[in-house]
Amino acid sequence: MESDVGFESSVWVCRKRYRAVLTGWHFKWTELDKNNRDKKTVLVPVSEVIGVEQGRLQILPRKSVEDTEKDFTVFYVNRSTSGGSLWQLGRIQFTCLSRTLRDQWTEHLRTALKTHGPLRPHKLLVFINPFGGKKKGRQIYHSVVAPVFELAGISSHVIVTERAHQARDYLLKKNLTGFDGVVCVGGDGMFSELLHGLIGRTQQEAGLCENDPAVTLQPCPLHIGIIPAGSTDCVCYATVGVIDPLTSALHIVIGDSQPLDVCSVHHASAIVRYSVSLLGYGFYGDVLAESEKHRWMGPLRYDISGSLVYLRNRSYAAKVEYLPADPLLSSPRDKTRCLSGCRVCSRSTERLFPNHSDSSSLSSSRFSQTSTDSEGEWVTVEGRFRCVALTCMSSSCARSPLGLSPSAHLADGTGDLILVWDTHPLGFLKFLYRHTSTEDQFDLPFVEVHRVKAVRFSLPKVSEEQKQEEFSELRGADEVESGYLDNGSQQSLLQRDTRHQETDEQKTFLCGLCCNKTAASVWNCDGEILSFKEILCKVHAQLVCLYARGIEEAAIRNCI
Ligand SMILES: Nc1ncnc2c1ncn2[C@@H]1O[C@H](COP(=O)(O)OP(=O)(O)OP(=O)(O)O)[C@@H](O)[C@H]1O
Repeated sequence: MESDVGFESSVWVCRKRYRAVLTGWHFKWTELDKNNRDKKTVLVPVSEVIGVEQGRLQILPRKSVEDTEKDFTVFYVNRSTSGGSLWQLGRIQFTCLSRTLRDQWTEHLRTALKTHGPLRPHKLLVFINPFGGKKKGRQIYHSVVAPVFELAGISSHVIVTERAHQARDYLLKKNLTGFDGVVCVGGDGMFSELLHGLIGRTQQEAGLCENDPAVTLQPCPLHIGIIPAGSTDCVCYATVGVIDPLTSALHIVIGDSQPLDVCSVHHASAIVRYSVSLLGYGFYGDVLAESEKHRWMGPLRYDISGSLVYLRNRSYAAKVEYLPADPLLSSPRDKTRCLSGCRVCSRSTERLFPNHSDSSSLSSSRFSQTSTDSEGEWVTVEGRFRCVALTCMSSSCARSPLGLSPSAHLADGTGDLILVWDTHPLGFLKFLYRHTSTEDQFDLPFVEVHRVKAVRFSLPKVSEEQKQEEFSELRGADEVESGYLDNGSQQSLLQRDTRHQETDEQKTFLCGLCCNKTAASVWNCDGEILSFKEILCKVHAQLVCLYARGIEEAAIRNCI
């Protein structure tokens, strides 16, 4: 509701007379003609004003300051005229009749910013991966992001990483008091480090065991911001709608908040990883495994590997069990899209966190709501699959604007399970191709999609004879460590699993391109290969919050 209390006066912009008006929620300025009639109005929500400074100021591409008496400069979110989700830094310089009036304007605007931006961060912890993507993380941060943070009065503690997992370890161990959020400048790998660090830290502090899939995890109190500077920036694309460092920085500054479901992946009663975008077995795992061999090719490696893996024409035997979500709430084929202010996600928030204003009761209310055992029956399917995928979001990207599952939701506490049964190569090509167009990839007889809360994946039982054969192959290998066959520790599980992968590769080499009966694939978990094949996945509703607002509607019209 618009408040009547506000501030209003004549101001001048480039010698033209304007009327500037600040009401409760909006700041607007209207150009007046010679007869004092309105010509053109610009209206900006106060929540999208980035900063107000006295004098004439410019910060991008370079900083310049002119300390004049009667001027003030307002910076705000300016949406790209071509539509889409691209945001620019709008800037306007006003001249007042007196210095007193100028001071009043800056004071009123700054007060309004405080009132209408309760989630705006004051202090941020920033991790820059200097080697991500095109190795421009540092430059992007210092030339684009830091000036915007400074303008908005945000103080940042910046760490340029020197090794992989440094950001995750820092979040797990160091003092995070005083920080409102954590920002990564990098790609999906860096985001994943922040995700693991923050979730781990939050559960440690809450005394919760991450290994037990039945436990309802505690949502992370710190927000995550992503400044895209990687070679894959899928999470940024799916939550902001565009890969642009300035747009992401502006979302952070205004304290946008987008909750995100997270899938925990378990093996043998231990947590293995967390995933937000793609957890894929079969084709998706094979492409990642193949692309790792060709890292030197850069992003091109994914196209080359995709073609090679497609030509291998493989399918894999598997048993998939899933716990369906309530079909009355939403469906992966209901043709809705999860856009900014999504109703399905909002209804889920009310359903999942009925007492969300009372933080002490948050975890207990979530536990009863999301407890998988009390809701529904597990469904089992078994057979040969081209691929099995679970995604907690649409996983849209520049290549596939509607994504793996176009109607998936960011924050409804569910994931979409996609099962692609074994089929002829042209059928599978059609399925893959449809990801790049607007045609429905689920409208094929060999494809199923289910909205789920949990998934269990196992390999079919092998006969004693097959086991013996595999055992001999493994024993015959040259470098078997003495503890390798011991059961128990994660380390021995990891070693054993790696050995299995090697055996599979040897078999593939012998069979050549024509063979499609390789024993097992690998899991691609948000771009990382998992060490285990038999896994249990559980979707945790809104476990983390991003400085984002989801894809705005205009952007989606542009890409359809
Ligand atoms: N200083 C560092 N040296 C080496 N590796 C690092 C460093 N900092 C972060 N990393 C690791 O680099 C990986 C990739 O980083 P990031 O996601 O930022 O870039 P990317 O180019 O998108 O990655 P990818 O190579 O997966 O496409 C991350 O998983 C992270 O753990």
